[in-house]
Amino acid sequence: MKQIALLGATGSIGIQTLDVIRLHPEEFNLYAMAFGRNVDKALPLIREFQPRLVVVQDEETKDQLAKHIDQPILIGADGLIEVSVVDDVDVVVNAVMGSIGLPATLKAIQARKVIAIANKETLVTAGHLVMSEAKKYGVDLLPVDSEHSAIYQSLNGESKQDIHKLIITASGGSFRDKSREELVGVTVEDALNHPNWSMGAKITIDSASMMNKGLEVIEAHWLFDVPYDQIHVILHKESVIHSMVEFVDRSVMAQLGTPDMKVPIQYALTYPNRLDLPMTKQLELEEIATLHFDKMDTVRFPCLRMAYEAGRAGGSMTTVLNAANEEAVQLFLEGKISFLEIESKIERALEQHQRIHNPDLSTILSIDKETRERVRFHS
Ligand SMILES: NC(=O)C1=CN([C@@H]2O[C@H](COP(=O)(O)OP(=O)(O)OC[C@H]3O[C@@H](n4cnc5c(N)ncnc54)[C@H](OP(=O)(O)O)[C@@H]3O)[C@@H](O)[C@H]2O)C=CC1
Ligand SMILES: CC(=O)[C@@H](O)[C@H](O)COP(=O)(O)O
Ligand SMILES: [Mn+2]
Repeated sequence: MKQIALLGATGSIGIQTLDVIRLHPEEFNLYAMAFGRNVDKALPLIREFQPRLVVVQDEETKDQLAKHIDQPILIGADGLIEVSVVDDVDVVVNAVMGSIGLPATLKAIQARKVIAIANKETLVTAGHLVMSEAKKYGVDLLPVDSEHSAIYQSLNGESKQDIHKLIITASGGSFRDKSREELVGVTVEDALNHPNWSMGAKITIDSASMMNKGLEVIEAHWLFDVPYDQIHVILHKESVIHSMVEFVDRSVMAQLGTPDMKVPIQYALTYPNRLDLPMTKQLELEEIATLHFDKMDTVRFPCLRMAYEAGRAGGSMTTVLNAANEEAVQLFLEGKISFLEIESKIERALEQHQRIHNPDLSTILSIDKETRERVRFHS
């Protein structure tokens, strides 16, 4: 029985992780769960799964929750760390949104936990720290992000030196059929209308701006130790091929399936084995009949260009890219800026930053904070 600490239990990935745990009670037990402030969503889950420990974002949420449950309630980033290093926990599923997940990931690695990582912002913010700790402690990071799970599965039994390139597929997001001119005046509601996936708000906006693919390129660079020149992105509007690996002999391995995050979530939890997943729709290629592929246009999607540039520059540039994006997306969701201002704010934050080579954790955390403040209040 694997004991699981689930960070981000009330989110899109969190809820689907609980679906998987519920499906295999003989395999998995929810030992601890963390969420932000959504007590209404969390309470029935706590009652159903009876985790030993609960983490919330702040004191106020703790007071609200404490009236209803008997479990100890921990708070904030320290709480995320505490539940990630408990001796009895085997697997930490990091499904929080944002770089808030970074310190707990590092501590979980140091405690030699298996890490199922959905939280791509952590790898973009400080991939060099996460991967060097993972190497030092001999810990495998099991990707939950669908593209990275596809690449991980395609690399099963292969040698790293045989990789010619990684091919990451992009649906194109909510605005894939719009020109840049047509993006002026698009609404939050329009942007949240993803054609293929039902996900949390932030990642859905990232898909629409193509920053999600940019973050995924950087995530792939760190997870698979592949240079940026060997990571390609193509448009594939059906989201059936979740990503591919081309090898030196030109053979291409791909992983396919209906768009359902329970598949990569469960794979990360059962790796290297597989279990039945009966509620997921089977892929019926005869019904789909045709799959489409298009070249990616980085003039149409400047967020992808900025992500490649930040990734290639390295050091603290990707910390700034991520923090500026998180804050700008939040401002857009709050109705304070337009959709196109997301990318201009990120561009400005990158231009204003003086790159720091190989930043340590405290430098990363202060760059993250300063960038958010600059994007929110000064640009
Ligand atoms: N959704 C998807 O299909 C995919 C998501 N991902 C990645 O997975 C991660 C999660 O995405 P998603 O599930 O969509 O996001 P959601 O916004 O749906 O969920 C985020 C979760 O994090 C919690 N949370 C937010 N802030 C804090 C905090 N300070 N302390 C503790 N918990 C916090 C939220 O709690 P509360 O509900 O209380 O706010 C919620 O449980 C992201 O990094 C995303 O990029 C990757 C691939 C696919
Ligand atoms: C489900 C998943 O992994 C998301 O990251 C998804 O890839 C978003 O779709 P696009 O970014 O391709 O629109
Ligand atoms: Mn993805």
